[in-house]
Amino acid sequence: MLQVVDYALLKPYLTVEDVARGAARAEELGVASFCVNPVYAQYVRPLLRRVRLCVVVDFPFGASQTWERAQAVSRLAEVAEELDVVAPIGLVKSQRWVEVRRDLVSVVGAAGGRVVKVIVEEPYLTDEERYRLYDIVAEAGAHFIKSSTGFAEEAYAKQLGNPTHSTPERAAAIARYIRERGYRLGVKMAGGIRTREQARAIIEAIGFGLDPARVRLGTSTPEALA
Ligand SMILES: O=C[C@H](O)COP(=O)(O)O
Repeated sequence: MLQVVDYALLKPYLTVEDVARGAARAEELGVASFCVNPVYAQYVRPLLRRVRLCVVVDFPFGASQTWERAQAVSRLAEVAEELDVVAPIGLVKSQRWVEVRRDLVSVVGAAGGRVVKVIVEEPYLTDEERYRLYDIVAEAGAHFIKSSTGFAEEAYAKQLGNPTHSTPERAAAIARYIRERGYRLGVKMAGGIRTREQARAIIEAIGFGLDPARVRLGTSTPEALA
């Protein structure tokens, strides 16, 4: 299962040494990618051989302007194989769909063919918003829908009746939508994935097998899934 795991160390208080140790562990485990904040990219790059370097962009709020986001993606695409970019959540909540599309088209285009996973932040979305955003993610040419940053605020999510952790039900709903629309998108579930049983249930719910081009699980505790 580790071949579809993105090992994420994204807490803001981690030291360079903490993240470097994580990179070594990622190599030992043979995960799909090692996912870090941009500030660590230069330190981690030389430590990864078989594991892809994934860098998050405009994390965790998606609140920067499009030009900043596209510029960051363009620069980080020079060092990382994969980019996990937070959707412009505020524009999504404002229903400014033309601007959301313009943003994601610009961001995906700036990646120059690198793998782009768009973090839709499921805990903050209504059904109407999430399915509209999935369509835009597909139209923009991204490679994955990523469910969450793993840092969503519990109180707001609760108001919408959404969990902040990953569930097989949400995984199945995303995968079903992708199939129904015929989108060539992968599904990455992230946030609160802590046990092998939970991971297995999510992978089964997605139904794309163990193909790392179509399925990923983002977690800060990969050993628990080994
Ligand atoms: O993939 C990104 C998430 O931050 C995973 O974090 P978590 O496993 O600590 O919930």
